[in-house]
Amino acid sequence: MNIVSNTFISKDFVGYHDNDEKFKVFKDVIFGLTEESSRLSLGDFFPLLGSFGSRGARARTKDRFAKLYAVFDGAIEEKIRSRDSKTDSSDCNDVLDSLLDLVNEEKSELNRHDVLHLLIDLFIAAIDTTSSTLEWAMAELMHNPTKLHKFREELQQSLGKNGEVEESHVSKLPYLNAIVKEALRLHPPAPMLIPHKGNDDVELGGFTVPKNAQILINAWFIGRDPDIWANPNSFEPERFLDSEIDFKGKHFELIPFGSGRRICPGLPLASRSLGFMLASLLYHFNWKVANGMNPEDIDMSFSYGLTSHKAQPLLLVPTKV
Ligand code: HEM
Repeated sequence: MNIVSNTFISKDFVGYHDNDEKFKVFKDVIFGLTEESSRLSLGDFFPLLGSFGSRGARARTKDRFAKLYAVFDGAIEEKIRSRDSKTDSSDCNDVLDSLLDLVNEEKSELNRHDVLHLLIDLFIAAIDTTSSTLEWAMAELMHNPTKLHKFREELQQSLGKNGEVEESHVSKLPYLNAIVKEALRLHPPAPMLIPHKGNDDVELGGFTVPKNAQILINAWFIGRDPDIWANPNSFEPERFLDSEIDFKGKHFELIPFGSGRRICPGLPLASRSLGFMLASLLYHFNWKVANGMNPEDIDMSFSYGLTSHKAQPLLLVPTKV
């Protein structure tokens, strides 16, 4: 969460201690919204049923959004004051700075209210997806000790014993990149992408998709289609080592970020930060499954919904290497 909050507003949003009151509110809001959005709602898939959603869920979501608005509005206010007090603007270089630069342009069509909403949209789109993928990648590695061992070997060979993981290492670690792809193939956090609709009637594979029909693309199934993938349900990062297939929207067999004009704009940040976090977690720490559980007994079931998560959170205990 802090990687994203620092990219956007140069601030840590969460601390390492659960009892830190300032961070607790924020954590509760984000994880509450995540939990609510991951519940299956018929309205997400059948728009006509949209108004039958639970009133309790709507009230909780409204309350959480109000808290989120307050946090981000405060951050914008603080940023504007700090920019006003600076004569040199060269150290203003996060996403919020760029957005405020746009607001300040002559005849700008963007205002502070738009920036607030844009920041919140970006934040919600970024946090849940990235953290869920990281959790799945860690779960798959713990569940498959031979793959974990292979990854550790790659890290050791590339960084030595007393190194430090840096962002620039990520692109030079082929097995790590294969792990990220494999985690996203098996566990795309938005299994049906985001609902689309066409502007016109379209002929597709012998079917007519009528104008304005809601279109859901099952990226989850595409990633497990036995006609495309050998052993589709197994975690085998090796399948990507000698393969051109990437998730950048050109290979339709792997589209966890979507494709085309509405492809996820956070793809570069997500792929870099996932690689960096996984490498850091496994280079600097050894991990054990909590409560003395064996790695093979980790519950790998998932929740259904517009976004998908591990049904049971992954509980691991780190020790410093
Ligand atoms: C593992 C991480 C991520 C995954 C798997 C993911 C996946 C997706 C998917 C599937 C879509 C919809 C694409 C479509 O329906 O065609 C989407 C949209 C979007 N994502 Fe991501 N995302 C991730 C991380 C991020 C991050 C880090 C950010 C922000 C920095 C972000 C911002 C957005 C935004 C703003 C949209 C809406 C784009 C639009 O409507 O045109 N995402 N993402």
